[in-house]
Amino acid sequence: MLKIGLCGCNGRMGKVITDIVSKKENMKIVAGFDAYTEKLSDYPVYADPHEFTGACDVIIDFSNANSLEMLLDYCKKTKTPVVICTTGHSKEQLAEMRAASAEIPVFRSGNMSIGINLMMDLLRKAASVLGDGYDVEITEKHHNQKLDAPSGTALMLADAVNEALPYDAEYVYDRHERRMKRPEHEIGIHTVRGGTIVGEHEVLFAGRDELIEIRHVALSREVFAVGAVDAAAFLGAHTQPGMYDMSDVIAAK
Ligand SMILES: NC(=O)C1=CN([C@@H]2O[C@H](COP(=O)(O)OP(=O)(O)OC[C@H]3O[C@@H](n4cnc5c(N)ncnc54)[C@H](OP(=O)(O)O)[C@@H]3O)[C@@H](O)[C@H]2O)C=CC1
Ligand SMILES: O=C(O)C1=N[C@H](C(=O)O)C[C@H](O)C1
Repeated sequence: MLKIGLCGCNGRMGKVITDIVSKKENMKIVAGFDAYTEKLSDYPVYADPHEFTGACDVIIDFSNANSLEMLLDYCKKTKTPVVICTTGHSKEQLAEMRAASAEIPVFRSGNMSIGINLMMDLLRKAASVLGDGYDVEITEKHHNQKLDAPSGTALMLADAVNEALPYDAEYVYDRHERRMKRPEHEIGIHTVRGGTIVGEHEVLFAGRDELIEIRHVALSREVFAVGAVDAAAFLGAHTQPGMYDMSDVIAAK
């Protein structure tokens, strides 16, 4: 039985994870951690994981970037592997994750869906074939409650394109103050927020007289939750310290 701790348990994603895990026989949520500590499910909820005196095999985190330090401190002290799905971390926080991965398994992905992870492969292929001469513009759309912009996924997609380009692109997030033609070797990243959009990402390669668009639309939060639960099961079986991502889970299937 995989014992899961769930950080951000009372949030939108926390509720979907709780629902999916409740239907599984081989895993169980033993504790929740959330800024809002009301007990909404059958497990106890703590503001700080250090208050939890039991043990979990893995923690899934869908909370807020502010929770990272507390979470990593607890995971390092208790040698608990962690699946970080939260987005909006600073460069310093990303470095803290890498440092922690010398001691514990740290899984991180800005998007847990299989579709986005396949899209990253397609983008690497497109960028390596198209190379120079095609302008790359990424547009992401999310619900009006989302705190961070651009989305973690948009940054992941930009990195996938950038890795395969023959040059190191500059990421440009906003053009409204610019009064110049579009320079080469940029990746434009654009954010839309509205209503209840679950998550849409589109990458445009715009060349001379030719457009290639690769688009992913999440129609429900389940696509992320299923991936996160798969990642938790993967870390339950891979206890070696290190950084992991969805490509490891897909390769192990
Ligand atoms: N990687 C992926 O595939 C996906 C990632 N995400 C990311 O997951 C995160 C959560 O998304 P979502 O569920 O929609 O957001 P919500 O705001 O609905 O949920 C976040 C929960 O975390 C709680 N929280 C806030 N601060 C802390 C803290 N310091 N410690 C513990 N809990 C805390 C919030 O409490 P309160 O409301 O009281 O502040 C809230 O209950 C976001 O960063 C989002 O971008 C979302 C979907 C998919
Ligand atoms: O906040 C969300 O909702 C989502 N966040 C992730 C991101 O920042 O990319 C993933 C998904 O698109 C939903």
